[in-house]
Amino acid sequence: MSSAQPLLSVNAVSKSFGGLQVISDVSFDVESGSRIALIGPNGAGKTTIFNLISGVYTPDSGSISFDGADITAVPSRKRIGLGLARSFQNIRLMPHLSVVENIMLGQQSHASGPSDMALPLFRRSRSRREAEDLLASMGLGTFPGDVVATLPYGIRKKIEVVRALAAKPKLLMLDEPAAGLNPAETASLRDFLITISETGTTILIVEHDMGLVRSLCEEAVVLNFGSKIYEGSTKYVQDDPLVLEAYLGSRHVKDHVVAGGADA
Ligand SMILES: Nc1ncnc2c1ncn2[C@@H]1O[C@H](COP(=O)(O)OP(=O)(O)OP(=O)(O)O)[C@@H](O)[C@H]1O
Repeated sequence: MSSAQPLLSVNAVSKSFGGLQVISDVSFDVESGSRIALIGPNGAGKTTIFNLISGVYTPDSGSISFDGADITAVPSRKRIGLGLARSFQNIRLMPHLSVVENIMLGQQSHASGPSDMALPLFRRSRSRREAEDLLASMGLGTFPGDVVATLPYGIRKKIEVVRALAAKPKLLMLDEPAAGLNPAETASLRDFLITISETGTTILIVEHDMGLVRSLCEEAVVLNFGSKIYEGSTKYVQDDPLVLEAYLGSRHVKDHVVAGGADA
């Protein structure tokens, strides 16, 4: 990939379900090394865009390029191998497994085929070591043996992010990672994500907490009713008339956009 090329390009993508147009002609780029927020009122189409980028859905029209290649027709599983990882809106860790075992599952999602999945013993111990090293490097080294279900929610959210990182992604997509966190946990998650970004991982985040969005991301793309209504600095997003209008009537205008949200 040439350095001038964005890491991810969403090009004039549209998607409808049962005749209902959910995404209309949306385009945006994500530059390598950046931290970009995808925001908008409830039902604006943010998760659908994530599903299109990660390959859960195929666009009706338009295309998606990643790392210099057109991935529009690439199956979801292969996109992980190309360097595109995602964590979900609701935690999908295996609660009965240990932290390190959950991270090892993230490593396996990066595996290229069946022979990688059936790990022989020596590879399993190497995977375990790598998972423990990754946890330690992210400041979670004291938790590897703990069963996930016993850990505080804020820690589990970080483990969910680390599990996505185990696939060694170029682009990390996070869907509402701060949902359910208190302000202190949100601030800690933000610092955690900045550390990850500083190691070179590009971050695309769907998030309602504007305090977190402003303090984490330089730029935002705003959707409303499936169309892009703003693309630019997070500094000015709350002053944009179209953005204000989009949030009008939603509780988020009061809680987050106009009031500016609780700064994390
Ligand atoms: N598989 C589907 N079938 C039918 N409609 C869908 C499907 N997926 C999403 N939609 C509709 O598309 C619209 C956008 O949904 P989406 O979940 O992408 O919004 P969102 O911006 O992520 O919302 P939220 O902030 O509430 O998570 C909604 O009206 C939703 O009902």
